[in-house]
Amino acid sequence: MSYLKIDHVDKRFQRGTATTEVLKDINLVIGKGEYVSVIGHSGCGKSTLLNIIAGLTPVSAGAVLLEGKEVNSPGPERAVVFQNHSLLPWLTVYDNVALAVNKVFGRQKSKAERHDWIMHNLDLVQMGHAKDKRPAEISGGMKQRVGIARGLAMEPKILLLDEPFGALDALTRAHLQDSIMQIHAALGNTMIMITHDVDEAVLLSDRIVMMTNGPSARIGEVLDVRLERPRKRLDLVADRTYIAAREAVLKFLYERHRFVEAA
Ligand SMILES: Nc1ncnc2c1ncn2[C@@H]1O[C@H](COP(=O)(O)OP(=O)(O)OP(=O)(O)O)[C@@H](O)[C@H]1O
Repeated sequence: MSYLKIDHVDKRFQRGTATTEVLKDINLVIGKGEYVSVIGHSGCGKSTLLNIIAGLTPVSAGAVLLEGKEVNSPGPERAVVFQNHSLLPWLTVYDNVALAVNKVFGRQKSKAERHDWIMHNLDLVQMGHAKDKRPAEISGGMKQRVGIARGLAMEPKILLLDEPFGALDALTRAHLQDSIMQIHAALGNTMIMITHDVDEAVLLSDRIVMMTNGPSARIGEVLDVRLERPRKRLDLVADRTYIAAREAVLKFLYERHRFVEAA
């Protein structure tokens, strides 16, 4: 089932007279409701790929199609959650989410409906209690929760997550991973997540897209994670399918496509 299609995408960046080819012939079809992770060594082009899907970066060749329509600009149907939350510091938690909701639903929903929708999404990430706080008054994990609420509140067809838990400590990260699994189960959104964390990729994903090293990075392999849902991290520790999936990703990254630091 083709919901999102990445079709023969190349991406080159031009700096003066020098051209760097970052992505080469990326092809991927993602189904509605799928949770897909993209993993690969630093600098291979993961964020570039996500930005292309978001419509923030134009392709050099090929196309991205969502439900058959070409993507070439940002839109609320493809919400992005960044690693560094990107909340506006002078606005409260509530107003940060309201900004997105008013932009997307300003004409369709009444003021009362918009209020209910903002609170619904804050409650979904367990942040309703902190609605009047400003970003500086809440923890990193809480800021990420608000960023996720803001993304979800736009009712996107696809939620794009760019290392959403990368800056968090291990325990906070685990809590947020559990939350995102619950949200995915409840809402059935299509999610595409960049991560450097092999365990995170296996725990959350239906498929893991493994990228080769750049320049001219490609999709090296795509792994199906055949673990039943709901998934519980403690149960998975000794699960054979989990262990095999983890090993396959580790082998790809550290044997077949080892990262060689530039001298
Ligand atoms: N706007 C740009 N202009 C020129 N080069 C760029 C631009 N954006 C990214 N690049 C280059 O493209 C390559 C891929 O960058 P990208 O951020 O997509 O990698 P990544 O896999 O997400 O890295 P990381 O895991 O470290 O976040 C890098 O070499 C980077 O320098």
